[in-house]
This record gives sequence, structure tokens and C-alpha cells, in this order.
Amino acid sequence: MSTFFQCQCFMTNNIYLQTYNLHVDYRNSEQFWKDYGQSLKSMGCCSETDRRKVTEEIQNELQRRSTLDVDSHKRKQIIKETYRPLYPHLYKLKEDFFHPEFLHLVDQCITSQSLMSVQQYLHTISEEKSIFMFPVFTEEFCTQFLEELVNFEQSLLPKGKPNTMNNYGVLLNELGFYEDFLNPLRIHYLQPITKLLFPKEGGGNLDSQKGFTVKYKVGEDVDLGYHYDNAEVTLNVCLGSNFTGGELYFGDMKTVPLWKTTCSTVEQQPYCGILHRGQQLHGALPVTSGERHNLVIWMRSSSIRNRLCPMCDRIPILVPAEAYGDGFTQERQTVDVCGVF
Ligand SMILES: O=C(O)CCC(=O)C(=O)O
Ligand SMILES: [Fe+2]
Repeated sequence: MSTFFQCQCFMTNNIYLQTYNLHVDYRNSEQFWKDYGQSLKSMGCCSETDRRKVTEEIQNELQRRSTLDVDSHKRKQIIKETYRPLYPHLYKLKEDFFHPEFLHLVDQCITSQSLMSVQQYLHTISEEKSIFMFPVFTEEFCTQFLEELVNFEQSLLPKGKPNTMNNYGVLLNELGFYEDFLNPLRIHYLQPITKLLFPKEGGGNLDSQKGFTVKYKVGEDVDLGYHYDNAEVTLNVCLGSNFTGGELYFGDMKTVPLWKTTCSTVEQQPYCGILHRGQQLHGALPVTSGERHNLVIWMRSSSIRNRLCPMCDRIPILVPAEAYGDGFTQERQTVDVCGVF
């Protein structure tokens, strides 16, 4: 396995202010208030107390990020040593977890290798935006997987936040779902599909992922603000039907100015996955009753992101990281020896 890295921008960029539903960059106090003071004021951040709360929220998030790798590694160890899974067989991917239509789609992608001929095996939500939907898992798998998540949630073991924005859900690497579940899922099943549907985004060359579940419930997180993912291609699978509301909405790519953007809503289907580009802006409407759990896989292609970090839009400045980091690798430079004296 190659060694993976993070981009240095993780410590300064895309900090989510939940109160104002705003992503900000923070290098120092002076820069921050100069860049965001006016907009925050127009959103009601007026008093000294409001401003102090914003600064605190940023400091807390930066603190969380600065020890994230070490903390995550510790949690993973503790879970490995002490957690008793409810369904140990789930941790090793098996073909009978999949919906038959999914297996058919994967087969078609491998054998025909033409976009036209696989289109009948998936639902194209938007051709223009490249958003697709198809069944992924069986109902039985999703039910057991959800019970496993609940079993873990109810344990007293340490838990991390799934990402910068979601507060509820499970980090699947910490629970032990990477090696024998998410890796083979990406390599043998998802990559044949993404290779055809997302060639420009590195869909044929996805070499790592961040996988987690998200949970929404009245009284906890109910919705998710508009954002793009730290991913080249994302698969988002709806794990159950026990909720109302919670539709996803998709806008344009993040390079399109907001005033030109049109958004469309997608109603989720239980056990189905929505596949989209990571940089396609999207969010989730409030859940109005019940609990919504989704499995989200941010798939990464180092060959794409090594050239441009999708979070800061610059050539990434690599810093060492645990496990898959944020999916960057250090490519060996080829030196033209004849030209070197
Ligand atoms: O709430 C959802 O299902 C969307 C989650 C999402 O977009 C993300 O975690 O990146
Ligand atoms: Fe997302």
C-alpha cells in the first residue's frame, strides 16, 4: 500500500460554522474578520458575544483537527480490543449482501465497457450533472448493518464525528469496516461503475476512500448544509425507510457561481445509492420524522487530487497522515538524467 497524505489546508480551510451554515477559511483573526466580518454581520453576528462564539467554534474545530489522527488511531485500537460486534459476518464483504440488480450492473460495466449499454441498468437522475441512482444492498443486509450501528452507538466506546459537518454517525475505519469491506467494495464493485461513469474524475483509478454513516433525527442533526465533498466520486446509500423528509438536493459544480446555480431535489429510495461527483454541490433537507441513516463513501483518486487539492484548489502541500490520510500520495518525480549536470 502506498503511503497516503493530507493537504496542509486541512488546518486552515473549510471550517464549518454550524450557527451560520457557512464554510470559512481561518489563518488568523485579522484575516478572518476582514474576509467574513461583513457577511457574518449581515447574518446576525453583531455583538461581542456573537463574535466570541464564532471564534470559539473555530478554535474547537481546529483543536479537533490537530489531534484527529492520533485520537482516531487510539479509538480504533480500543474498539478493536473491546467491541463485540452483533453481526461479525458483516465485516467481510460477501456477494449476497448485494441487490441482484447491483451485481448485474457491475457485470455489465465490466463486460460491455460502454456507457450506452449500461444506461438501462441504472436510473440517470441528471445526465447534465452526472447523478445516478441504483439499488446497492439487500434489505436484509441494510437491516443488520443498521442494528450493528445501533449496537455500537449504544456501547460506551469512544466515537469520532463522521466529518466536519455531521455530528451523528459512525466512522467505518474506526469500527473495522475498511480492510475486508470498503476496500473490496471500492476495488471490485464500485470502480468498474465509476470507470465508465466518471472517467475524467479518476473513476478508473480510485485508490482510497473515507467511509462513514450519517444519522439524522428530530432533536439531533436534522439536515445538512450545502457543501462539496472531499472526494472525486461519492456514493451515498440510503439504509432504511423509517423516516420522512431528508431529500437530497444537488446544485452545480462548485466552480459555477451561486447565482447561476439551479438546484434539484432527489427523493431517496431505501437500499439504493446515489453516485455523484464529489465537487457537485449538494445538501440534505430536514428529516421531519423518524431516523435517517445513510452510508457515505467518499472515493478518492490520488492521480487527480495530487495535481489539485479539491478543498483548497491549489497544488497540495503534503503532510504525513494516518492510514489513508485524505488520499494524496507522493508521486515519484521522473528526472531526465541526460539533462542533469
Ligand atoms: O445526508 C446525506 O445523506 C448526505 C451526506 C453527505 O452529503 C456527506 O456526508 O457528504
Ligand atoms: Fe456530501
